[in-house]
Amino acid sequence: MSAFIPTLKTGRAHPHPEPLSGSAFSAVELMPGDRTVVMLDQRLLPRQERYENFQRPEQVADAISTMKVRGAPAIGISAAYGLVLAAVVCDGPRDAFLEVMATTDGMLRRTRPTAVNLAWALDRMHRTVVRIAAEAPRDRVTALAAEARAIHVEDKLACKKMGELGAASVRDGSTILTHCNAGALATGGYGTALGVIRAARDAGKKIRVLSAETRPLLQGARLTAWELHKDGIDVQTITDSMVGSFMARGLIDQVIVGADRVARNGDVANKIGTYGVACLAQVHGIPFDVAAPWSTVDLACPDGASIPIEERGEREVSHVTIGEFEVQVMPDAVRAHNPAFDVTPARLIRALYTELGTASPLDAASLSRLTPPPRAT
Ligand SMILES: CSC[C@H]1O[C@H](OP(=O)(O)O)[C@H](O)[C@@H]1O
Repeated sequence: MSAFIPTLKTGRAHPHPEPLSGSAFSAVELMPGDRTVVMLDQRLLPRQERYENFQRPEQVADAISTMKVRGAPAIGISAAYGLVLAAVVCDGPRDAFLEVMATTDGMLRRTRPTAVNLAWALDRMHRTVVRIAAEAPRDRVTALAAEARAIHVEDKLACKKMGELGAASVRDGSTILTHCNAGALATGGYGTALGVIRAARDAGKKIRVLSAETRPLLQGARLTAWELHKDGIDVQTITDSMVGSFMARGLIDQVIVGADRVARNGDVANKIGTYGVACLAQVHGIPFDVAAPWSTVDLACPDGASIPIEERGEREVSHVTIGEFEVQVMPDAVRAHNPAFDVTPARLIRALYTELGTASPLDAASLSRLTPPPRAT
């Protein structure tokens, strides 16, 4: 059976290198030959599963800005692949190469400000850029592709490790609420919050997931429900406004979410609405946990107030847009706000699951006890 599910509309299909199951699925790939990045356009899910092939870094930058690909680790991995594409078209000497890579780095770095994984991945790739700048063009591409793929594979392994750690906290028979999408679509594969859920299921625990729809872009309804349903995990979607009532009625046993940046004091930036869920969980005595790879921890950022919060366009709020389908839900004359993230203070978080271990309570001391991996390059 083809790994590619027919779409409602003919999209340029690229046979995905892995089966379309949620756990094995990844949202972005650098194809063999290092000249093509294949990306699933997540804006079209769940109605269309359409892949796009990119040969230029500008296309990758646009895909990150427009959220064809989204999720903190996934945009870091995509940016790393974008740098590889820049190297493919640059056959100049060392200085010209360094200039092209610096320009490309700046273009990719400006796409989205909140998820620290983007800057982390570009900083890591820059160390390879400097190391190989004087090598032959083909060798430069090979070295950068290897580094970018290492970032991708390491993230997927980190998701598996944090999934195992977090799964130990999941009680058999429980109902878990998650917000936005912190799954395979948001990472190198397997997912962070959804990695915990997958690992709990794989450990034989009977769980049900409630995915909060997550206005305005509906990552919870469109992406998390899609992923978990594909994996045969019991998932139902609720609106963001239902969370309090479900908690008050004892219908939620645990909350697990992803993160876009963890500050040194343990404050966490995540999709808008997360802070409200954490407050409600506190009121109702429900454990609120975060799963994120160490590449999301920013020890240079002292606290949540220092985390840049991305402001996106009003149209994402005033209209509901899925591919070519768009419906206006607000009067023309009324303005809309659209901060894409908010900050949950450390005091509302029970635990942070990372591939290096669990930080709890989530504070500077607990984070400092997790030993970061030796620098890769
Ligand atoms: C595994 S990180 C996922 C993280 O990123 C999402 O934001 P966006 O969809 O805007 O990229 C959301 O905050 C998720 O928790």
